[in-house]
Amino acid sequence: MTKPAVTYELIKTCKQTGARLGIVHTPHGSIETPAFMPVGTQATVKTMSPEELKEMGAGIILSNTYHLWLRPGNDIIKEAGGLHKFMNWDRPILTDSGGFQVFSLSQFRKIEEEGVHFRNHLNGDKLFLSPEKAMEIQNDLGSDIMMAFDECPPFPATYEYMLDSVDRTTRWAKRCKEAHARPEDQALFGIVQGGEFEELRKRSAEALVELDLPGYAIGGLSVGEPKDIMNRMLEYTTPLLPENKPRYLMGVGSPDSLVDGAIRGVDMFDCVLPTRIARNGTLMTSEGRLVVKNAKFARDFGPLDPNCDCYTCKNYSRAYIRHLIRTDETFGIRLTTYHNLHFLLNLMEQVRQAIREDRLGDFREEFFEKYGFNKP
Ligand SMILES: CNc1nc2c(CCc3ccc(C(F)(F)F)cc3)c3[nH]c(N)nc(=O)c3cc2[nH]1
Ligand SMILES: [Zn+2]
Repeated sequence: MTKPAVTYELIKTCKQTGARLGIVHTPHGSIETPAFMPVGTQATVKTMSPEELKEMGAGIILSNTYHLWLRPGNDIIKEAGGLHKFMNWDRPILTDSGGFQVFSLSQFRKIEEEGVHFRNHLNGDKLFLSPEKAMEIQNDLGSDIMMAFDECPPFPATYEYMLDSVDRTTRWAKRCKEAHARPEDQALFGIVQGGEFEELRKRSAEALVELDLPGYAIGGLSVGEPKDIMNRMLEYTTPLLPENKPRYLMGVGSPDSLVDGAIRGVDMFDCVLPTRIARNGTLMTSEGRLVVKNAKFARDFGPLDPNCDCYTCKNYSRAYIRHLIRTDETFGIRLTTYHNLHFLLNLMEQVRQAIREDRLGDFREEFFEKYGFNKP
């Protein structure tokens, strides 16, 4: 049995909560967990350079099979020597399998046992994606962590629909494992589905754990379900996953959800939120959300966040950034993106420190109070 490309080292479990401190080792380096992973859909974390991402402490970034397959094409990226070389990022990369993007981007689609027929969201061409095709694309991209090709059903969905979908996602995961060309270089993570139904989450988790994959994601959440359903599914599902492997909660990144996910034993998070809201000038600050275009900041020459030591907060004022965002200056989006990513990466460092000190429960109270999240 060859050594898996990705391994998880459990450092300690927080005595106050179910949170765990760990390290995910990959062929392109190691990341401390719980970790937030910036999203770089089209082989770039929008407006950020690799040097700036390293400067702010980003250990691993995400990219996407579906988008890169369409543009520029996995063949071009393969010819460039893979995604790391193509985008000049020498740390770990995780790629999603395209399943979610097909369901969220393409209104027309037909799911069959073989795979999914749908239309190119850019030009309407007919396309087909299968477990084998998704693995071929991720193999060409050369990502350190590849996600299995799954179906992320909409919320809500009936029990019958979800049962049928879970079993197909399991069969697709088996086909991904069989199609996996270089398990010594790339890790294939399974994705647990099952919606809001405990017994289907159990059915999905047990079948995927059977495949003995190097890591597992909890999928099918953060798709519009109420927060208490997400937390209930997390509480039920994480204990079903192996303690010695990473757990990735897909699509979750609001600050409160990161903390609550870590408390429930999640190791890895992604979210487009920090970069997306940055583009319209919405900032995550230690005192809560701030919309910098607001007229009240026109003569505010203080930093976006007085408790932040990032490049943006050390060198530029709310008034200046407000001006750049209102005049649609690209530099403004770079400054707000830098701050939001730094805020979430810094939040995860505080979460890791709280786990080291066995006080993540206390940290949650303090943070929710300061940030203004309503009490549970
Ligand atoms: C927003 N909520 C959400 N996002 C979800 C995602 C996408 C995660 C993702 C990965 C990479 C990128 C990239 F931009 F970096 F490329 C962007 C987003 C899911 N992905 C899969 N495969 N199964 C799921 O069941 C699932 C559930 C998800 N809920
Ligand atoms: Zn800042």
